[in-house]
Amino acid sequence: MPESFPEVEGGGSLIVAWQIRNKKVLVIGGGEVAAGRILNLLNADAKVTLISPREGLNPEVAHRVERKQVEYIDRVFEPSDLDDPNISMVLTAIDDPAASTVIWKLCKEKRIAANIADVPPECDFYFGSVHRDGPLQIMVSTNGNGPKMANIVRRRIADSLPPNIGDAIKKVGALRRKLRVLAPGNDEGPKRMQWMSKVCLAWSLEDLCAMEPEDMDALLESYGPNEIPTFDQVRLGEKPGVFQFDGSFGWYI
Ligand SMILES: C[C@@]1(CC(=O)O)C2=NC(=C\c3[nH]c(c(CCC(=O)O)c3CC(=O)O)Cc3[nH]c(c(CC(=O)O)c3CCC(=O)O)/C=C3\N/C(=C\2)[C@@H](CCC(=O)O)[C@]3(C)CC(=O)O)/[C@H]1CCC(=O)O
Ligand SMILES: NC(=O)c1ccc[n+]([C@@H]2O[C@H](COP(=O)([O-])OP(=O)(O)OC[C@H]3O[C@@H](n4cnc5c(N)ncnc54)[C@H](O)[C@@H]3O)[C@@H](O)[C@H]2O)c1
Repeated sequence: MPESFPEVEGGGSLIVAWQIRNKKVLVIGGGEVAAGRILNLLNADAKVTLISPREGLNPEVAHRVERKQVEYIDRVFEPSDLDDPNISMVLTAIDDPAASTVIWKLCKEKRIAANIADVPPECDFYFGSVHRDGPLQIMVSTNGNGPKMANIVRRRIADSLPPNIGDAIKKVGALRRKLRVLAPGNDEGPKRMQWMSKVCLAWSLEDLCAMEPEDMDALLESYGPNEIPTFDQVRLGEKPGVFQFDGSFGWYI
């Protein structure tokens, strides 16, 4: 049998989860669009510097400035704003297309990744519509075809998710960190990954959400023998695969 591999379907975007934590991002313009971008950046722990005249600030952006959630420069953009070599990303959200294009060209000269809101040819990356539930983030992109459609699809996806999915993922994260302490070696990698996948498949979201640190410790005892007990077995201190006498002899009289 010849092996079959996925067909390439060009024309998409490379969707990645950019680790912008503690990195400097310049936001130029402080209107409604900037408000959304700034929230996304702060949610990703970026260090945001905002350049925008105070009189044009949207109330949400003014609130971020007041609370010192962003570093603030009260004036229009100047080319020297791009001199800092630590700038990882530039976002513009200004109502001045000519100024936007100047900023885009300067960013390209300096090889800084940039998004010029509403000008797709002047974007190294697009934004998307994002659903967030704790550690879970889902981004929908229509690749420039229909931003409003991205919003509609994102809401539809979010409505279809179990309400506790974010909590379940948080618990799985805690379990994985404990597992890495218990079995740290690189040579353990394949066994670790296989065991974690099996736990995620075997346990319901409700089980995962209900998992407390002591349950995790009990569950991890099954890692050595490479077994997956049920949630009830973990809670009752039972071993998987071992017959536990329940007093019924398996039938009722
Ligand atoms: C997803 C979202 C994220 C965000 O901005 O954070 C986002 N736009 C959002 C909303 C939105 N934007 C527009 C409308 C009016 C209705 C409509 O046109 O549909 C609405 C709806 C609204 O306001 O409700 C107008 C618009 N936007 C762009 C153009 C230019 C063009 O198409 O040429 C025009 C037309 C201007 C004109 O016609 O004159 C361009 C881009 N907008 C993108 C992202 C990138 C592609 C994303 C994708 O295709 O998936 C891209 C390419 C570049 C970028 O900006 O990154 C956010 C929704 C977040 C949410 O609600 O969840
Ligand atoms: N992609 C999207 O999601 C989307 C959606 C709607 C609008 N837009 C576009 O994004 C842009 C911004 O929209 P908005 O609603 O936030 O506009 P806005 O008018 O509310 O805000 C513009 C901001 O830019 C500031 N500004 C203008 N020139 C500046 C300069 N040279 N330097 C620094 N700051 C400057 C203004 O003071 C103001 O704070 C517009 O071009 C709009 O068409 C994009």
